[in-house]
Amino acid sequence: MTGRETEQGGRLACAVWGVGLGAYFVAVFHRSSLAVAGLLATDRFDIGAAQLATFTMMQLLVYALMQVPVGLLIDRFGPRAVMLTGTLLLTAAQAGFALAETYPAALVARLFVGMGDAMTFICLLRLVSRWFPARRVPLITQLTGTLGQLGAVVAAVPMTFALRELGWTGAYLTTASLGLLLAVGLVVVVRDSPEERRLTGPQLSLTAVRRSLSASWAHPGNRLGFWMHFTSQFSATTLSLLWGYPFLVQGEGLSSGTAGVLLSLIVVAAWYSGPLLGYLVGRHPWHRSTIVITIVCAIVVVWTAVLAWPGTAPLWLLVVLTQVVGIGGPAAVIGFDLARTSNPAERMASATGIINQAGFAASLVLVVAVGLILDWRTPGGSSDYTPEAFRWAMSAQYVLWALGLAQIVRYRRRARRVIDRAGLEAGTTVG
Ligand SMILES: N[C@@H](Cc1c[nH]cn1)C(=O)NCC(=O)O
Repeated sequence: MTGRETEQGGRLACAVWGVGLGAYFVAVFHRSSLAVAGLLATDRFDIGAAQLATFTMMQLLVYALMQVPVGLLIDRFGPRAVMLTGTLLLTAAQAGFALAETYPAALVARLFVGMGDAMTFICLLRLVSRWFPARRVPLITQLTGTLGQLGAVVAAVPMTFALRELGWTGAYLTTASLGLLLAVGLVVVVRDSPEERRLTGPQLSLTAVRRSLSASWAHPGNRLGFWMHFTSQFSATTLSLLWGYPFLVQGEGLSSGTAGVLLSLIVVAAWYSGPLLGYLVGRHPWHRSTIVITIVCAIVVVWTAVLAWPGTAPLWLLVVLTQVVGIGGPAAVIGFDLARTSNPAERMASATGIINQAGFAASLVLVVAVGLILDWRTPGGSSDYTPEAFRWAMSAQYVLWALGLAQIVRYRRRARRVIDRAGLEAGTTVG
């Protein structure tokens, strides 16, 4: 292979990124593919709303728990090997979900979907940081998140069509087979770095793992990234994966069609804000936390207006809500840039895993808290939740925002003390 082909940011870099992006797109597709199959799932497995929600909670839990182990595996075996394993696992898990006929079998399949999904995004970030010049990494990282999220949109419309035309087993088996194509692409095209097809790190001993994780956790840059990810994305994830639809229909009195459109607008916000934030972070890396604090404050202000509005909030305000909440997804991605500039290469993936678990752990806490508060504020164990019950339940977010913002302010001060501003702005700070 010539030097020109293997240079950072060249044609091969784009090909590696393209195949990795395909794998992430399919992972997001599988992650979201249950959203439109909820009614079919309740019939097929003879389950109620709580058991259906358990699928989502299980996926979030496994995804969050897997982040650190996956990061360590990437540092040890390289992103290509881990991504290939994740893609094959996702394919097998979706095939298992297609064939499952009982609720426990489906739950186990969903658990493995969460596991395969967890192995995709941080591998791709590791490839991006090796294949692209430092200055372009924030933008490419944001484009990765933005384009990958399209998988959620495709999971809505074509999946509804596939379920209608092919039935449960046919639709899930067909979409699972996409993974086989991607596995071939990963084997043939992806290399861990421009220099090496396979880049491995030192063997994983308990002492080495403990030392590496403690070093990452001790660095205030990683802690800042963790809290940035924690604080920015839980609102969007909770609305998109579970509570958005009931909140808009039962809490805000919208029709199901309008609620569906508003939920899609959350993804639209990520499309335009992701590249813009990537560009801003590339040009002003010193102000990464300021950008995130501003976005989180905007989310808090708009949610407060919606929750404080007498009666139901006007449609225009709910549209604004989808936009600020949607920008939270790309804002969380800024946290990964802290991992890039706060760790040596051999610790980068595990540090990214630590950061990536934050937003998903916060989302899981919120998903459960909203469910518990709704049940508490609704008499007689009914699921006819009132607007008042939703006001209480959605207010649980203030606890997470307060904690997250306080930690961002705290670690931003500490991180700024140890980060070399000139090196960061010149693009030379790594680790
Ligand atoms: N914040 C998200 C990704 C994102 C980008 N734009 C909107 N959302 C994130 O952390 N992603 C990890 C993943 O596995 O999707």
